Amino acid sequence: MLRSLHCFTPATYFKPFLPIPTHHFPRTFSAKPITIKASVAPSDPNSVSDPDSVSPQVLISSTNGTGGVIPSIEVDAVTEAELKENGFRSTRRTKLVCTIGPATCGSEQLEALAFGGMNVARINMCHGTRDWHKRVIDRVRRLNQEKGYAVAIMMDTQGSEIHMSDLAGASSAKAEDGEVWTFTVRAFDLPRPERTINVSYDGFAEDVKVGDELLVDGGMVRFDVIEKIGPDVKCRCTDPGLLLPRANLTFWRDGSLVRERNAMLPTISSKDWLDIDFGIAESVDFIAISFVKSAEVITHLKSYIAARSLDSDIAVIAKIESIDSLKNLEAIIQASDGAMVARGDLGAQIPLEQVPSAQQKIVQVCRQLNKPVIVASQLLESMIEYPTPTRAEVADVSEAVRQRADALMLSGESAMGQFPEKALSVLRTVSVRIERWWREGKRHEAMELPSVGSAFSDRISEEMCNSAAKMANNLEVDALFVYTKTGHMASLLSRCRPDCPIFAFTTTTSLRRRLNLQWGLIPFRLSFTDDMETNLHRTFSLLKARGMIKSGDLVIAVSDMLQSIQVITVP
Ligand SMILES: Nc1ncnc2c1ncn2[C@@H]1O[C@H](COP(=O)(O)OP(=O)(O)OP(=O)(O)O)[C@@H](O)[C@H]1O
Ligand SMILES: CC(=O)C(=O)O
Ligand SMILES: [K+]
Ligand SMILES: [Mg+2]
Repeated sequence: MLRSLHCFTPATYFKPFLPIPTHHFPRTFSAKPITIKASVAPSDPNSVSDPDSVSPQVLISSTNGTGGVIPSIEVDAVTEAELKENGFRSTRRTKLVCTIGPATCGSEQLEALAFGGMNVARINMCHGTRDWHKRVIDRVRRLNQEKGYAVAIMMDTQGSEIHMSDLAGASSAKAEDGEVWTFTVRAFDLPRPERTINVSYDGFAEDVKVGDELLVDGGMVRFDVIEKIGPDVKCRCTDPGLLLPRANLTFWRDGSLVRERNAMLPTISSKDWLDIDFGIAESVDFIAISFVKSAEVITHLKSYIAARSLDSDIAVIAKIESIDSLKNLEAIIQASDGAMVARGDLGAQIPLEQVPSAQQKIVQVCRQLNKPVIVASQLLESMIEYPTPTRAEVADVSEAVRQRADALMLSGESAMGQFPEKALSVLRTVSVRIERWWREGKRHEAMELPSVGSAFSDRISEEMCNSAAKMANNLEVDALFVYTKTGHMASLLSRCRPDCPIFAFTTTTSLRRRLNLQWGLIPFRLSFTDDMETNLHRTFSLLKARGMIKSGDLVIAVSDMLQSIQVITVP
């Protein structure tokens, strides 16, 4: 019934010269030739019988023959429901990140977001107390355990750029046109004196000059600096608006961002290090680093994390939101486990009209270097107050989906807006619609996907994934299956952005959560062996028992233990 093709890799000949990274390939590489197995449906008249392969019937009986002890498989509840309802093809590929804040920190609200498709919950260390963050993390964890979700947690550091204080508990302060406000590093007694704002950076008064323009949150409110008196800087409001707690401050001189001593501030402040320790202790899944300037800080943080958390499962996301991060883009992304296009602060550091091309560039570089990328900030800003987005916002979300970013992020919309679930549902429906439009139009862009690994065995994995994805598109298969212990093969498949969803089977719950940030991956936890036949039998029967696949579905399976590609009809 089955036909097997054995191709021996030339790597066998090169073996003595090859440094094989054992972390990717626990098995001796040369011992295993690449195997491409094609097994066709039982009814295919051209199929030939192969005693080495297992017929569909045997697949089922072998699993049934385990004495009824069927090993479990874990997948998140939303994906399972979506798959059962709509089948393989219509699952959402773009992942969704929600910033959690006062509007969404309750257990019920978190569950509503998880149910609505939140893949990652982000907590922003600029806001809220340690206790508050801990409670949110605990609630998300409980939700995962009790209700079968796999929501990952991302901790986002404050960074040491200049920002305002927390307004002594007020939720906002209104600055009117022409009013004179004082920005100061001087401590004052509560209540906050009228029209006075504390600034986080000690060198503020020295660095600014009379005549500078002061921008709050990248221009939501603007002031002109009119006078300096010791630590106090008097500013006249020229563009009125709401000052929000801990809003970012930048100052501009002659049309350019002023980068004096403030440019020397460390990327990771002492508060950030404490927050990072907290994140490590809580085993968060991602730490996003604000205002990254160079690759060194990422490398340093990664070794800090590795030294403190033995299984070191925390991925480091570089936030691209400064001029320096754009200058060192490739090196920063190469050093990181992913990146965020943090358009809020980025738009305060470069002219707004340059933000869209910067976004496109960052998304492209991430895809080439095989790192997940999140597009963030103001995607649905008007939905903080209104139940429907503007047409322009929908177009912006569509563009990010069309660029095939891994994930989209809600900020204020979910943290403190009035319609968090509605905003999430807009991201979801727009993503699914644009993805379908893309598939139906067969708009496979010919993006050059350069090799990312240096070892020959890594290059084999890449070629295999590129080929498997291409085969999946050409054969119009229903799903790609990938069995991966490190997640690397899963992300290589995701990078190809194939037409069908990618079922990623992995052995640990933490890796399953982390894969949840990557485009098109449906992560499952499953214990599996190096024997692909057994893995496939077991997976088919488990998934069939749960109604997630059915007989006749066509699947391509790849694995990073045994470098193989198999084409199989589900028995
Ligand atoms: N934990 C929180 N507690 C209170 N308000 C929050 C919290 N998280 C977010 N918010 C509110 O939601 C807004 C948007 O959230 P977001 O995380 O984008 O903050 P931000 O300060 O604008 O971004 P960033 O610091 O990452 O550049 C914040 O300005 C704040 O008003
Ligand atoms: C998300 C974020 O940090 C920004 O947009 O600035
Ligand atoms: K932040
Ligand atoms: Mg920012």
